[in-house]
Amino acid sequence: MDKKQQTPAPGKTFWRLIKYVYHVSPASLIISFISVIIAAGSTVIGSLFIEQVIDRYITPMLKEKTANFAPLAHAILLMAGVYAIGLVASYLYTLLMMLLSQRVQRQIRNEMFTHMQRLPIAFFDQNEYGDIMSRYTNDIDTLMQMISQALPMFGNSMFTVVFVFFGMLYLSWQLTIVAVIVVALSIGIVKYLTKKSGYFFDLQQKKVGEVNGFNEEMLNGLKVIKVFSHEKYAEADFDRYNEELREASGNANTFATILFPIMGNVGNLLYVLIALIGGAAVLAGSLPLTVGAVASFMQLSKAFIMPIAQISQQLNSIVLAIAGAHRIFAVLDEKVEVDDGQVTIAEKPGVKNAWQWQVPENGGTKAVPVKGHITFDHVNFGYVPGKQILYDISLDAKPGMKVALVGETGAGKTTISSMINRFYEINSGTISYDGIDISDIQKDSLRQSVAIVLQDTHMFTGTIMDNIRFGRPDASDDDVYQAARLARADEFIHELDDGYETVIDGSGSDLSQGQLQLLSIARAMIADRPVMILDEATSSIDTRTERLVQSGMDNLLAGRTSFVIAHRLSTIVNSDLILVLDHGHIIEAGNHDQLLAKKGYYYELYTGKKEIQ
Ligand SMILES: Nc1ncnc2c1ncn2[C@@H]1O[C@H](COP(=O)(O)OP(=O)(O)OP(=O)(O)O)[C@@H](O)[C@H]1O
Repeated sequence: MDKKQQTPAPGKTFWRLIKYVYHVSPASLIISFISVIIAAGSTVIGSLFIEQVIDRYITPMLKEKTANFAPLAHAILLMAGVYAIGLVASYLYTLLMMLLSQRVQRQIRNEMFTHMQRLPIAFFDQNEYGDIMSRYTNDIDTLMQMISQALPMFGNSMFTVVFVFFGMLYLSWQLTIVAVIVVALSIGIVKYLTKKSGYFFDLQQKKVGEVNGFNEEMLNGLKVIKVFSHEKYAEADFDRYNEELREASGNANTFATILFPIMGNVGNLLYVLIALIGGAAVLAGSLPLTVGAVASFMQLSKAFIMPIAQISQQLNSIVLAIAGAHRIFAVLDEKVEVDDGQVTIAEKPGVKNAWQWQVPENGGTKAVPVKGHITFDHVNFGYVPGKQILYDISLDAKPGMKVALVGETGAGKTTISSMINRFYEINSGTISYDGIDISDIQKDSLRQSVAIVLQDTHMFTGTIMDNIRFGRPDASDDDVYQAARLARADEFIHELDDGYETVIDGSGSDLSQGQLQLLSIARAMIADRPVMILDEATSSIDTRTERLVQSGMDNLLAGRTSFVIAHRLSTIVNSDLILVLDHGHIIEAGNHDQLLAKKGYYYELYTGKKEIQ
């Protein structure tokens, strides 16, 4: 992600988040806000009532011989009513914010997922999988925790502190000064403890990441660990990470939990102090205070200290969540793939699987048949600025031609194939498809006209039938069987207990690498596109099966333009054009016989004088 985006502007991110939450449900946020104020207000009003109850009812009653309890009961009922309203308001905002946080969570997940699908492949080259995943999980979790808990608690504490302050001021400014001095002194303790716990909470997050990362790596590499008997070392390393995590969590929680008992005692101290000073003042008559006002003030002073501790603690969660929100917004702000192509692809009316380009012309569109003629004209490319990978590549793959790309590892074969469907944007030169510059073709349409079989045979959780049908969702069952037969996958599928209905998991771990390759060939076959790219499509298939697949593949490739990358030269000898690549340059081009006659690089490769590394 953009380096500039990594320095968060907390205030900006906070307001952006609030706006986001507001848009999800304005009513929930507004009602919660009002409820927070009512809940905070009821605490203060309830405490102030004590003054009334004592001074207006209890004290006069003590002086009367026959006491009438009715007005007192009425006042107490009123006080209970105020507290009850506060209780309902608390319940309301807690519930609303919890529900709101879940709706926000659903929306963010949806938006992130949809956005991620539209990001260019280059984004995934530059960002680690684990990092992207942690935005989906950890960051969304901290955000939800903030919306459902920290934010309403923070708001409630803030309003409580302000209301209590004015309540105290109303009762006695002199006692308010005493309370403020005690609070000012205790803020030092709060700051110290929250800083310490904040530091250790950050550390704890980091350590959780390390433990998870280590775990993931070890699980992925479990076989290698066993092969080299490295279990003991792995365990020792894991122990170390785990212990560091325990230590950080222990420290974070020690400082966090000690805060409340300390502040509780500061609250008690203030309570006693107010009782002493207030009581003495009433007795001496030195301050214009009543017994009721002192009692009320004592109650308020208790409600003054705790919110201050809470504010500083919730502030920690809010800061953490803002950092998370920033990382989430950074993904959402990533620019999606640029697609200003106007040319689209469509099936020829009434003819199945006959495709044509719809080229805009004079306000309407002109239909051009899709033939599969691909040309590269002086193409230069690098994945990152300053590091060129392809140099001045020119090629002409006429419709129906089989073009082979040969060269050492890292020569740029896959890179050339990734240019055809615009996984990346070239730096200069032109690539055209049926005479149309591919940058004028809508990406979706372009990709619909190119099928790729990669060495990475990723499957999705589902049945074998679904996975083959992935290539063309409207394919019939018979189309699937036909494609599987052509790809020679049919045989092994029948040997599985549930045949085509066998459920495979996303990692494809229940099938062999070769079987997965057969499935991915079947998936590409069913897609039935005019241009095919086969990138080491048969590298894990044994040579006998490969020969069988080859015959099916030749049927499939007949009449289509194909680009074949293969280390086994036997697969490509019958190509119409073989391009030999070296460090991003085409150094030889021709068919098998021409290249052999040349006695150059290809000749050396073929005769085994030189090996593809
Ligand atoms: N996503 C990427 N980001 C940056 N550099 C990359 C990326 N993919 C490949 N490269 C680099 O581009 C060069 C060409 O890689 P490419 O995968 O095209 O080679 P190849 O000829 O297909 O190799 P192989 O036979 O091993 O598949 C290599 O130096 C590689 O490190």
